Amino acid sequence: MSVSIEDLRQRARRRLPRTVFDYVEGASDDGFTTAANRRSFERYLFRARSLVDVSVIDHSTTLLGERLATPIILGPTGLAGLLAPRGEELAAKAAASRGAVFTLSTMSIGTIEEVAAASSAPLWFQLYVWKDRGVTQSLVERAKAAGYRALCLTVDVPVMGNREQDRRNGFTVPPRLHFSNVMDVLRHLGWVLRMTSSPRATFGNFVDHPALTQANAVGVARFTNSQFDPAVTWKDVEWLRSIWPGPLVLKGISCAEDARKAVSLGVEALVVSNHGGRQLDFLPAAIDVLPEVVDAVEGRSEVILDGGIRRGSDIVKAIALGARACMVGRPFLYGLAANGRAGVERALDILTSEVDRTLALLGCPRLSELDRSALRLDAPASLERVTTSSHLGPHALPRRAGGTHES
Ligand SMILES: Cc1cc2nc3c(=O)[nH]c(=O)nc-3n(C[C@H](O)[C@H](O)[C@H](O)COP(=O)(O)O)c2cc1C
Ligand SMILES: CCCCC(=O)C(=O)O
Repeated sequence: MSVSIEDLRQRARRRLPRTVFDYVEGASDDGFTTAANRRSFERYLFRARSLVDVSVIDHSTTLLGERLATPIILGPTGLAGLLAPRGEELAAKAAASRGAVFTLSTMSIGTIEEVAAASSAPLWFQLYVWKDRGVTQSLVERAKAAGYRALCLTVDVPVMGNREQDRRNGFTVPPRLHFSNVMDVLRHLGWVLRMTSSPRATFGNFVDHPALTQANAVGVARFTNSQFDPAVTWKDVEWLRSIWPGPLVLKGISCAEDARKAVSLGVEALVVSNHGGRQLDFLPAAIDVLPEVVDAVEGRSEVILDGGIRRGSDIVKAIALGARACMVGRPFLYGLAANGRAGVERALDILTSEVDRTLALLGCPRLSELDRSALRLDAPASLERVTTSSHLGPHALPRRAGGTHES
């Protein structure tokens, strides 16, 4: 039985062909930021209060004017439908069963309409702006027509990050068999058999796109770099404002200046994110950027933290630092690969029960009442916990004996 997100990760690793698992794990360049996203949570220790009645725990939150049963949002992840047939639909159904928001990526396998029809979860649509603004506008209109509640523009992919493992693996969409991965694919025949029931193995929203129909298979970076517009600016945010009637969310904010600019344009929510360390390497950990952004927006926009969450205690720390909710990427993908819809529900349940236990032990029964007084920001180095590298993943950095993370 999987009792932690790490357990789900191990199961996902066993069940997926190496090239697909590597795509999920994918970090850019040296993997510094991916590792920092995890490691930096260890710098924030708790200040617990005792003798508080914690018999009833409330982990609900409000976001974009809606009361949400959980502060956990399933973040946008391209190609989730390669982890399980109809993967996006399964994850969106799991989100609905737990009252969580599901964010559909532009680059999903399942289409905007299929996912909306499959799930009653609050749905957000994540947008990448295509050079062809006609394509972009039609994505926005389809999301509107299908009832998505918020438009989440990702702002940290002017070009694709350097995912070296995907390049070594020759990872393509659809995934192709070649000499170097034939043994690996044969060892994962269960996945191959399961995927035969998938309606497709390419980007569902663009099945008729010439670049996809003319080629056998496309490299992800090559395809996205040829279609995504590297010239997107704040002007496009204003344009999206004019064609999207609902709330607008910007995902990938990593400094106060951009946060203030977004607020001045009336953006309703910001996602402090470094894309799980898949884009610009050597951005700081998302949790370390969060206070800067929270302080800059001064409550004029809601702030969401994304990146490195593997424990409920990570969520509690982010909320204490001023986030309204947290997005998770890999944690729910591990669940999806491990056991489909039930695996995503397991990932959500693990994190939620960890949030509840943490709140009880912290002496703060209401998530919405957390503030920075729940944390010690001056954690002495002697209290540093030594984390196993498997917990941090393949990009764990060596620790310096006796030093703090900053030294
Ligand atoms: C396999 C994978 C695909 C992703 N695809 C997208 C995407 O299409 N659009 C997007 O805005 N972010 C995408 N992301 C980034 C996630 O939304 C999120 O920022 C990141 O996974 C958070 O870090 P975590 O995995 O540590 O939770 C992707 C992440 C992963 C792992
Ligand atoms: C599959 C297209 C890009 C998805 C993405 O943004 C990522 O892999 O991080």
